[in-house]
Amino acid sequence: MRRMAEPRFPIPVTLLTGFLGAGKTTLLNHLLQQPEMAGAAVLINEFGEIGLDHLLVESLEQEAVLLQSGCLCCTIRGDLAGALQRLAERARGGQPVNRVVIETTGLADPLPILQTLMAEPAIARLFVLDGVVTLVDAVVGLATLDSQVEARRQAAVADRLLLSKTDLAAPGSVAALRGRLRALNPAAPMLEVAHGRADPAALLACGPFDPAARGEDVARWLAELAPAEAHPHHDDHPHDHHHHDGHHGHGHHHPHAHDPNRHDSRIHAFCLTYDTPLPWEGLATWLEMLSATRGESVLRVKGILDLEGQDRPVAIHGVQSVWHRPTLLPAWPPGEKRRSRLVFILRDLPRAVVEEGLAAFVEATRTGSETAGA
Ligand SMILES: Nc1nc2c(ncn2[C@@H]2O[C@H](COP(=O)(O)OP(=O)(O)OP(=O)(O)O)[C@@H](O)[C@H]2O)c(=O)[nH]1
Repeated sequence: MRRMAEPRFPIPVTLLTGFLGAGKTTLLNHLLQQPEMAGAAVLINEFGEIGLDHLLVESLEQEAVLLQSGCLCCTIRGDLAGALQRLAERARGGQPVNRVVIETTGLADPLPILQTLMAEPAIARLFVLDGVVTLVDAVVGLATLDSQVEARRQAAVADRLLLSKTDLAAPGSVAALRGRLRALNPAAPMLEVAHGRADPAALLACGPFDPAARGEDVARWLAELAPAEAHPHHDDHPHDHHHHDGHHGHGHHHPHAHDPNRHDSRIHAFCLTYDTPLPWEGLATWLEMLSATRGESVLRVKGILDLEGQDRPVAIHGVQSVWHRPTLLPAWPPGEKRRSRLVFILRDLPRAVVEEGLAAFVEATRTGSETAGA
């Protein structure tokens, strides 16, 4: 009889972060195919009510666990602790859980997660933070670091800084981005990674996380999150944004009912679904127009599409003004209804503008549409 594997605690945890569309899922897909990642469990947190990443992550031995709570600043910590406890149970029951990878939403402030991992006694006994891996998009990363405090915090806490999409970026802009990242995080090694093809050896075992080595900012941010302490107001705190639903200056123990689809009140996420196949032409034309005219508002578009004349699902990715090449996925996931889903994360752009514009273009170009070309 085969003996059950002896669970080994603490289980190493890699925190994979980086702003919206930086390439986290792409990297994860590559890593999960490597032998070093055998027995890895994946926890995915997405912004907004409907996540697609768990469908986009391929080749998982075990199901990815989607943490549905949306806004990490508010509700994730309980969810994350619960999901980790269940993984520990799984390990005790004899299933291999050799490591955990947490993929955060691009809008996540990584600090509350680090705090949960390191400071909650029940979790810190069973898990050890193995490293923070932060992806930075070489095309839009510099602008994002300027405009989004979450992106700066993600870079500042990193043990490894990974530059994605250098194949698409102008060489001069990569040098400028490197300089900016170096100023935010003097210690972390910087690696260029094309299409997520990183060597696991360069990313794993880069802990234990030492806040002191991260410089003053990170140590202070963590101290601000410590339970039962007052949270001094600080200008560089993402949730002190004056548009955050009027809860100016709140810490992380806010009692308010929080709408997970709203981060600050200018950014919102929603998902459009279509049960009949969509015409590519109308959809693509309209999406391109949207980024051309409102690019600064389109933080992220992500879709799994059921297209007219196509048996397999098609994945599309828009990251700010950049559209990546659509990809054919191998098959519709078993148990998932065949239909199109498009997730939008927008700043200062109402849902109705997107929904109505899209409907008009889709209707006009649908196969058999009598109005097409009229
Ligand atoms: N050309 C190029 N495209 C890349 C590279 N890395 C990722 N991409 C593309 O960037 C798009 C977004 O990648 P994802 O892996 O979904 O990004 P993400 O960080 O998981 O996105 P969110 O979960 O929405 O934050 C996809 O179309 C990828 O194929 C790269 O190195 N080069």
